[in-house]
Amino acid sequence: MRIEVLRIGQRAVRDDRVTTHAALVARAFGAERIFMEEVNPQVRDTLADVSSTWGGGFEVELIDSWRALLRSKKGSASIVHLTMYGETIDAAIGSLRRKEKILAVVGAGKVPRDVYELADYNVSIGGQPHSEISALAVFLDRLQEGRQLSKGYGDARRKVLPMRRGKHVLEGEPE
Ligand SMILES: C[S@@+](CC[C@H](N)C(=O)[O-])C[C@H]1O[C@@H](n2cnc3c(N)ncnc32)[C@H](O)[C@@H]1O
Repeated sequence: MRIEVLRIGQRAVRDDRVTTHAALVARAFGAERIFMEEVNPQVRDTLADVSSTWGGGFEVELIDSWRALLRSKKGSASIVHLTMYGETIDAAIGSLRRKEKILAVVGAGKVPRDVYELADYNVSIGGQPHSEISALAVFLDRLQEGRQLSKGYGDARRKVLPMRRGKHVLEGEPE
């Protein structure tokens, strides 16, 4: 399955940290790309640094129009808009796991009405308001049933050796 993420909007108060974390979650939870508009280009540099150290080819793509992106993806990927108003994750996840391509859409704040129409699925992660970071993490985890957590990257320069206490990081050249 190939997964991409679209984050719509950016709050008036600069929320570079939240934006960076949405991108980090997308990367760490198995997406190959995140599309965003109007964000500080430094977010892209941060993610490039993370990928250069920890591996993988994750991309941050800055776009001019999320509507144009959604229209271009319509039909080639299943567009899954995460919203507290949608059908439950439990109802939707069975059919979503059978898809080849998923575009997960999250908002930074209130999302325009037409996103609900352009989406193939509007899916809730519970009926309470929380955040795009948590919604994305839970959705990607449910979608892949946790498999993304054991994914490794052959080009990583640094790897964590899991242990009950302490920290062990393997440093070296990519394999
Ligand atoms: C700060 S919330 C915005 C909440 C706002 N009340 C709204 O109109 O959607 C930012 C994003 O988090 C995601 N989100 C928040 N709670 C969610 C939930 N219970 N289920 C799915 N996604 C959620 C949605 O993608 C939302 O656009």
